[in-house]
Amino acid sequence: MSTPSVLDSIIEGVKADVAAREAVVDYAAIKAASAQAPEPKDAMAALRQPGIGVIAEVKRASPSKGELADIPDPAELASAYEAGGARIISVLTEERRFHGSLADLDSVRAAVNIPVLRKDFIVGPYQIHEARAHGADVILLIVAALEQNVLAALLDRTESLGMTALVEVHTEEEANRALEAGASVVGVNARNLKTLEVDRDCFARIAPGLPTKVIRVAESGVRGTADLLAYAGAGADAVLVGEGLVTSGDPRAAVSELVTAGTHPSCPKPVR
Ligand SMILES: O=C(O)c1ccccc1NCC(=O)[C@H](O)[C@H](O)COP(=O)(O)O
Repeated sequence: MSTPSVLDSIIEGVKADVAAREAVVDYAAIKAASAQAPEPKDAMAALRQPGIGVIAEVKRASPSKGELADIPDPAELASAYEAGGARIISVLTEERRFHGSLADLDSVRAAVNIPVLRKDFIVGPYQIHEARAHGADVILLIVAALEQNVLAALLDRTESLGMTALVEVHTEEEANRALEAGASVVGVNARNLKTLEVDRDCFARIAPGLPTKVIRVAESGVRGTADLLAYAGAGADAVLVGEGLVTSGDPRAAVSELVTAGTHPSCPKPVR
């Protein structure tokens, strides 16, 4: 038997955690709670604004780096990101490997007025209703973690709740699957979730094959403006940044520097 990949072992833990939460709040109850949540914010509109958008991530730890930053108050961090000009706040809610939580999502939701992404390893509709019930406007769907029929069903469920799905890919084949499922926003993750290797050229290989109407997000590996500009040159509408911001020491200034570079007239623009 082959050794499970990092992604496989994360998913195994996530499934156990979802089952434990569902034993406390069942599917009917979480569905009812999601229907009571305030209307989702329009993430597509946020991503369509001119310039390269910054999706700023609340990321405490990661499988590749371990503990990244002490974040005593995720609301304060998210407010700093918003003040720096972030378009969307991403909140990692996976507990075992990223040390995130739904409590982090709640704090961030209460603190900012821009759309919030629940970044987790979604395996079923329960987590989508849970995300909505906790105020998320966007969720992540990872193609490598989902069978095609499940991916398509989860995308439909997300949109039926008025939310946006960021559909994450790492290969051309996964990009084709994302499009076949009907993705409007595709995130190309430079990080291979099975090996944890980061390959920033991945975006430039995949993005040109996406239809122009699809919003393209470059995920992972942005450590400064040079990386943002390289992704912009390859056609990114937005970049998703975690480690570079939480380890910066001044998250507001770090976001603002990226936003300034991404909205400067000299910054390459996506071809539409
Ligand atoms: O960050 C990891 O080590 C990781 C490992 C396995 C699955 C997912 C992982 N990260 C999630 C992300 O994709 C990133 O948090 C996100 O794209 C930001 O990346 P970075 O700016 O490089 O922190």
